[in-house]
Amino acid sequence: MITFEEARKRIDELRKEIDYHAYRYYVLDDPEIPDSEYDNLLRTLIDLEEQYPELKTPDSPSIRVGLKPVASFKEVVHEYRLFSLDNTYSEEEVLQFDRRVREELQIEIVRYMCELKIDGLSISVKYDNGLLVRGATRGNGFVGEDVTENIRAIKSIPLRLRQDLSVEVRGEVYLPKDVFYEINRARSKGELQVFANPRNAAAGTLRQLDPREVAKRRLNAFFYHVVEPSKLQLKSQNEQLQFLKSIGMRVEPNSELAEGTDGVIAFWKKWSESKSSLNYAVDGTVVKVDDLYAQEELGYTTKAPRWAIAFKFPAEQAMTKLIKVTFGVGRTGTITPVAELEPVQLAGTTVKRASMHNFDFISEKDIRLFDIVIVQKAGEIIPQIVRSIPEKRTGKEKRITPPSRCPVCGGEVGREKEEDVALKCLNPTCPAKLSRRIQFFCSRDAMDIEGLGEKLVERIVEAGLVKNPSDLYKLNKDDLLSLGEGIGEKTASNLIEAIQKSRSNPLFKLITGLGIPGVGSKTSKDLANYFGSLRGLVSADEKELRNVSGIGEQLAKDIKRYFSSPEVKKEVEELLKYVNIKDEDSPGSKPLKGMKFVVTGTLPGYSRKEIQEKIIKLGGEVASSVSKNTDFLLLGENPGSKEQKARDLGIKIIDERDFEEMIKS
Ligand SMILES: NC(=O)c1ccc[n+]([C@@H]2O[C@H](COP(=O)([O-])OP(=O)(O)OC[C@H]3O[C@@H](n4cnc5c(N)ncnc54)[C@H](O)[C@@H]3O)[C@@H](O)[C@H]2O)c1
Ligand SMILES: [Zn+2]
Repeated sequence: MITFEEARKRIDELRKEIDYHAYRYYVLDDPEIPDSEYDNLLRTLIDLEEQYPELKTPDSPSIRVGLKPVASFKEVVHEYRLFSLDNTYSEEEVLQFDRRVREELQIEIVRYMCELKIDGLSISVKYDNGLLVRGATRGNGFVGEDVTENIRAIKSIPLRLRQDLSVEVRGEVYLPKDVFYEINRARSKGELQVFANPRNAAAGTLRQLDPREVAKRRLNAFFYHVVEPSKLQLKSQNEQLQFLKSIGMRVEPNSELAEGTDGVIAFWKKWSESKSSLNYAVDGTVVKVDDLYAQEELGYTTKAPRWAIAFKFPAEQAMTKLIKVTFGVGRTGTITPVAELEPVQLAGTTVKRASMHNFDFISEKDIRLFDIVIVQKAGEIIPQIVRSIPEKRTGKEKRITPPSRCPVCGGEVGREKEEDVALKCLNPTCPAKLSRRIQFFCSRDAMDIEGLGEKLVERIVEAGLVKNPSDLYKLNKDDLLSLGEGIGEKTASNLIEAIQKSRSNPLFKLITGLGIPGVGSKTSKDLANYFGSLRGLVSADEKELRNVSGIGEQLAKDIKRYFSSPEVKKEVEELLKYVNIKDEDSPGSKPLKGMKFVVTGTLPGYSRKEIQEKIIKLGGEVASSVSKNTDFLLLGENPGSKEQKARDLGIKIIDERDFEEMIKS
């Protein structure tokens, strides 16, 4: 046992550490450590607080559910609180839980509903007379965020129930695994930070301010709880699930009833082995006392129900040796440490490399070369180093120092801003950066130059043919032919044609292509819409930038800083010589300025993407759902429910022909 003073100190440290990670997890959706590590910290704190109850305080993270997120949405005060779940990784504690339940209820054997624990985020959805009226996040359990518009963008959540009931239901929003992989692939290409696991991706998506983005991300949901079930004569958790199905809510199909703990443990074992067959991440099972009267009798702690426990799956971790650290260089010059490992089996695959995040992580965790380390596959994705095991050191380990020179160009290395975590190659002409930048410029979301793939761009850059994106427009056929192997007459002329074609792309694609840090294609669209010209954007001050929807103080600063660099200014002028962007400033070219459109059904003349780009190019805006702010509903064949909604709200409905007329005049 440790002394009171030691305990006080340790508790204090633990709370600080836990608060920090809770903030990263609940507010930023960007955790630094795996859940199992967090659970460990919390468990240590709870144990200490139990030993020294006088050190327990009401603000301890041990008795708090979640955190209230930053207010980007309207607040919702939950009429019925949303709870967390006590969790465990051990069979022994499940048996203990069962013992407590049996004692409390004075019965021999308890019937449990075993459900899979979906690794998403809780939501509460309210229906009034069968109509969806509100969707909210859990937040801290008392106050959440109003995410109704985003909930409506999730196609499997019915806007109208199969019965005209007034009811509040609860469940979990999640991102399907395949979508998650896709998003992370795209993000790592665009050098955005990848999501640590599907839960973070789902949370980040649901708390997007733009429902269109939500619709694109294909979120989905399962429901498992009805508020005030007794009003609906429901007597068990099982009946609740059946009821949810009957009113049209999606219910996870693998739940099972178990009499006593044998079945509970068997269910957990079965799914800890076969969970990877599901297209959603599950991090454990939830064991619930089935009988609702019994639930009521058992009641709640300050934080969680006494009638349920989350029985989590063991984290997928393995131990191995760190044999080498290599450094990668990205588009903006960020240098990332990568761990090369002695190959180890982990969750059915062989792992040889793992992410070490950044250099701060390495020094904070004191990870050394040749250390024995723990690797983890969080959410079944990119393996990450969790920590090292200092007890296993032999004395041959070496501290890992960040490179003082860029591993590719040998240029100087440093931090751009003092508070930056990322270490960057500061050489503006670094070929690694250059290749990534040009690759990005040519990519689908940016200038979309067909045929200019990553490998080819690297060859062009290595041959010294291109030093800036604008140089692409100066290339001629002979330049390309000079690359030799694999580039014939035909390929060369196709490439030149594709490059030339990109000159008349819409403005937002050019803005995306610049690769301004923090500015993806969505923000580029907003910027293009607002400024209407590249020159306008370049000369905008911070205040004006902040007027653009979705641009906050920090991003405005970053954009301003980006454009104040002399090299960037020069490159912009150079680009403007070649690109022939029609939407440069003349007012006549923006006939749809300020108009808000919603598109429904199939249009004969445009794909969904084409029509969106067209509307945006002409100054209009596109939303995914009809609201009273919509100006026009553009109606195609086989429209959905949006048509009725638009009629109800008295919104002007036009077809493709009307639209063509509008943009002609
Ligand atoms: N990595 C980090 O830094 C970090 C930081 C904070 C929290 N966390 C993690 O967050 C979790 C704690 O957060 P929490 O309080 O939201 O608890 P939780 O997510 O572990 O469990 C409660 C939640 O489970 C969900 N759930 C999924 N399926 C369910 C089902 N079938 N029935 C009932 N509920 C179901 C509900 O949303 C419920 O709110 C822990 O797992 C912890 O590891 C991690
Ligand atoms: Zn470099």
